[in-house]
Formats: sequence, C-alpha cells, structure tokens
Amino acid sequence: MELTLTETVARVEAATKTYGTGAGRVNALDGVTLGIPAGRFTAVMGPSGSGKSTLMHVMAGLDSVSGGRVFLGDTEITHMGDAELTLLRRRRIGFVFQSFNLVPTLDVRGNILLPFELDGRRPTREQSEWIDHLVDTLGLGGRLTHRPHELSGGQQQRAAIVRALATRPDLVFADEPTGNLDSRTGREVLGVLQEAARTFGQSIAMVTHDPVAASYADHIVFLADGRVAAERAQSPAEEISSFMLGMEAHA
Ligand SMILES: Nc1ncnc2c1ncn2[C@@H]1O[C@H](COP(=O)(O)OP(=O)(O)OP(=O)(O)O)[C@@H](O)[C@H]1O
Repeated sequence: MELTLTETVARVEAATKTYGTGAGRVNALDGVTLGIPAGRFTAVMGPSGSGKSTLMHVMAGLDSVSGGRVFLGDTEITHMGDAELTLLRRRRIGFVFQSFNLVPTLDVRGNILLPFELDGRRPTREQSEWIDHLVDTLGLGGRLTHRPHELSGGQQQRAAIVRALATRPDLVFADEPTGNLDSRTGREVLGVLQEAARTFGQSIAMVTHDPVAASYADHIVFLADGRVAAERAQSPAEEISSFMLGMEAHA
C-alpha cells in the first residue's frame, strides 16, 4: 500500500510554462513539482515575476502548461478541454480575488447564490443551511439584501468568501485577497480564511506578496524564477519577511 503522509487536493508535476520565443522567451514555470495540502491554508509567495499567478492559473485550469502534468484531486486536467474545465471549475473550485469581483447589480444573497445559478441548480436544503451558517459566522446576516456598493471593502470580501465556500469546493484560490483592504480589515479576512481551513477543513491556496498575510497560513511555498525555492510550515511574519529578503538578495 502506498503511504501518503500529506494528502494533496491539487498538484503539479514538473510543470513548465513558456511564453514567447527566441530572445523574448520567458520560463514562467520552470519545472515545478508541488502539492497543495488538503484541508489546510497554503500561501504561495515570491517576488514579482516569480510565477505565482501563472501557477495559480495552471492549477485552477484557467491556463494550460507547456509541459508536465496538473491534477485536481485524482483528476488529471493537463489536457482537458475548455468545456470540461469550465464545469470542473464551477463544481470543484472557488475563487476570491483582490478586487472582490461581486456582481454590482445583484445583492449579497444573489452574489452568494451565483455559483448555483451558473450551474443551473438551486442549493439543496443542506447547502442552504451551510450558506446560512457561513453568512452568520461571517457577520453578513443583516446585509443579504444590500448591493456591493452599499458594503465596506471588508464586507464585500466576506461576501466573496461566502460565495467561494458556498458550494463546498475542493479548493479555494485566493489571489491577494487583502490587497484592497486596510490592515485591520485585511487581518479579519485572513482570520476568516484561516478559520475556514481549521473549522471546516476547507483547502485554500492564497497568492500573496505580504508576509503578514502569509503568516496566517499553515504552509508556505516560496517561488523564485519559476521554481519552488522553499516550503515552510506556519511561520511568524518577521521570519517570512527576512526569508523573502534573503531570497531577493540572492536573485
Ligand atoms: N501572458 C504572458 N505573456 C508573456 N509573458 C508572461 C505572460 N504572463 C506572465 N508572463 C511572464 O511570466 C513570468 C511570471 O509571471 P507571473 O504573473 O506568474 O508572476 P507573479 O509572481 O504572479 O508576479 P506578480 O507578483 O508581479 O503578480 C513573468 O516574467 C511575466 O512577465
């Protein structure tokens, strides 16, 4: 029997991604082998241009690799077609973006239910209870009929988090989720993501530049020049920061 020490929810094997040709050729991913641990909060860090967004796009099936293999759970998505990938993203992946990406014409409830609408289904009773629970936990109970422009940035991001968690996706990708928030609100949002992993066993992969944001994660992956430079368990922000400075000094 194969012994797996840490179960992974998504993984890439020897992934490469090349843009351009000749002198303009860029190896955005240069042989990345990496697993995102299941049920945990992972931060992906690295200097600008190190390949963080490319890695996230490839793992979420938003972009294809030039070489290597990509898996979501046991499903290999490396050569999957667009239609199948769209369905897979809808059913198995949640997204939280820096810019919240809420639909301005829908109220909070409409935004939260959007992933179900897009998939042509209604939440089951169990799913509705789950959504109510998320809404209560994230303190959005009094805001369900408000539209995004009537909410603070932190409330908008919490609504986006409820939307991302509502379908109980295998994996939530968060791309600089606190980039547009003040530091206190940002910490609240990071606390919510951390809790989602700890309490609900939600797998989360967050791309960030910010050592404070990464200090909330259970696991930190450092990228440099399209490669995995290091992986660390949860660490204080100061340690993450000095590690990043060291990496940049050697770049
Ligand atoms: N569509 C593209 N065409 C050409 N080059 C690209 C494209 N997308 C990314 N790159 C290049 O690939 C490399 C990795 O980019 P990527 O956006 O993944 O980095 P990043 O770590 O997310 O950076 P940042 O922190 O600045 O967002 C960079 O050198 C970038 O210029």
